[in-house]
Amino acid sequence: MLSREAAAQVSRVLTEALPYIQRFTGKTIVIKYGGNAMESEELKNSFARDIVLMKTVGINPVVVHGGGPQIGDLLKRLNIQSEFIEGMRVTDAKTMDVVEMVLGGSVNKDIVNLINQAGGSAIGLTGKDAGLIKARRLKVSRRTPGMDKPEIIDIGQVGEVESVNIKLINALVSDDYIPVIAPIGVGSDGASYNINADLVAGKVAEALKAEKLMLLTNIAGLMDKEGKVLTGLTTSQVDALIEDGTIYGGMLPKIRCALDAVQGGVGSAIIVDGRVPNAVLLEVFTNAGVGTLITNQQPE
Ligand SMILES: Nc1ncnc2c1ncn2[C@@H]1O[C@H](COP(=O)(O)OP(=O)(O)O)[C@@H](O)[C@H]1O
Ligand SMILES: CC(=O)N[C@@H](CCC(=O)OP(=O)(O)O)C(=O)O
Repeated sequence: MLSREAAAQVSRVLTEALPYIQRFTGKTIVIKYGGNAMESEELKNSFARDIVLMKTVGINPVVVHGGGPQIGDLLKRLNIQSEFIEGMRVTDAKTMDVVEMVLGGSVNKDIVNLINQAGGSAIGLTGKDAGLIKARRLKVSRRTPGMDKPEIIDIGQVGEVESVNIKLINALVSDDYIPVIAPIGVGSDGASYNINADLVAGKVAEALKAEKLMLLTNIAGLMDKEGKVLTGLTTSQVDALIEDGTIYGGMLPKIRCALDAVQGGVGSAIIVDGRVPNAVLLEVFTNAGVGTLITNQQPE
C-alpha cells in the first residue's frame, strides 16, 4: 500500500500528466526501438516500464524494434563479413539466416519478456506472422562523384514494405496486447527479407494512421555539422542536408521514413535519444522537446 506522502506525490504527478494523457488516450503511438538504444539492462527495463505505463493510461503503443548491433555481434562470432550501403546491410543468404535468428529470436523475445515482466501483455511477431509485412526486394540507388546518373545496386535480400496487415495489429491492440514487431518481411514467394527497422516503423505508423512515430536511437537527434540538434525541418532542407553529406549512414533511412510517415498521415515523427532513461515518457508527457521533430507543417 502507498504511504500518504507517496499518494500525494502520485496525485501531483498524475494531475500534471493529465492533459497529455487525455490528448493521447485511445490513440496509437508507434515506437521504433533501435538496437543502439538497448545498450544496458537498466535502459531496456526503463523502456519496458514506459511502454506498460502508456498502455495502462489508455494509449496504444505498437513497438517495432531493430537490432543492428546485435546482428553485427553474431555475424562477427560466426566470422561472416558485413557491409552497409546507404545505411542498409548487404544481406546474402547466410546473413539473412543470422538476421532472422537475431531479430525474430533473441531480440524480439527479450523485449517481449521485459514488457511482460513489467506487467504488460506483449506479443512478439515478425512480418511473416499472418503476412504482417509483405515485402519486395529493395534496389538502392547510389550517386557516385563524377557519374551523371545514380547507379542501381542490388544489396541482396533487403526488402522494402509493400503492405502491412493492420487487421492483425488492430485485433491485438483492441484485446489489449502490445504488439512487438521484428523487421523481417515476407515476399510473395515466401522469401525472407531483411528490412531496415526505421522503414518498417514508418510504414506501420502510416498504415495505422498513428498519432505519433517515435524513433529511439543513440544520438540526441538530427545534427548539423557543428553538432547542433536540428528540428522542424522541411523536406527540401532535409534533401539539402543529404546532398551536402550532413546526413549519412543510419540517419538516412531514419529521416526518410520520418518524412514519408508525416506525408502519409502520421501526426508527427520524432527522433529521440533512447539513451536517456524514460525517453518515451519524457517525450509523450512533457514539453521537454527532446530530439528532432518532423511534422507536415511548414515552419513560418
Ligand atoms: N546528421 C546526423 N545527425 C545525427 N546522426 C547522424 C547524422 N548523420 C549520420 N548520423 C549517424 O546515424 C546514427 C543513427 O543511425 P543508426 O546507427 O542506424 O541508429 P539506430 O540503430 O538507432 O537505428 C548516429 O549514431 C550517427 O552516427
Ligand atoms: C537492411 C538493414 O540494414 N536491416 C537492419 C535491420 C535491423 C535494424 O534496422 O536495426 P537498428 O534499428 O538497430 O539499426 C540490419 O540488418 O541491421
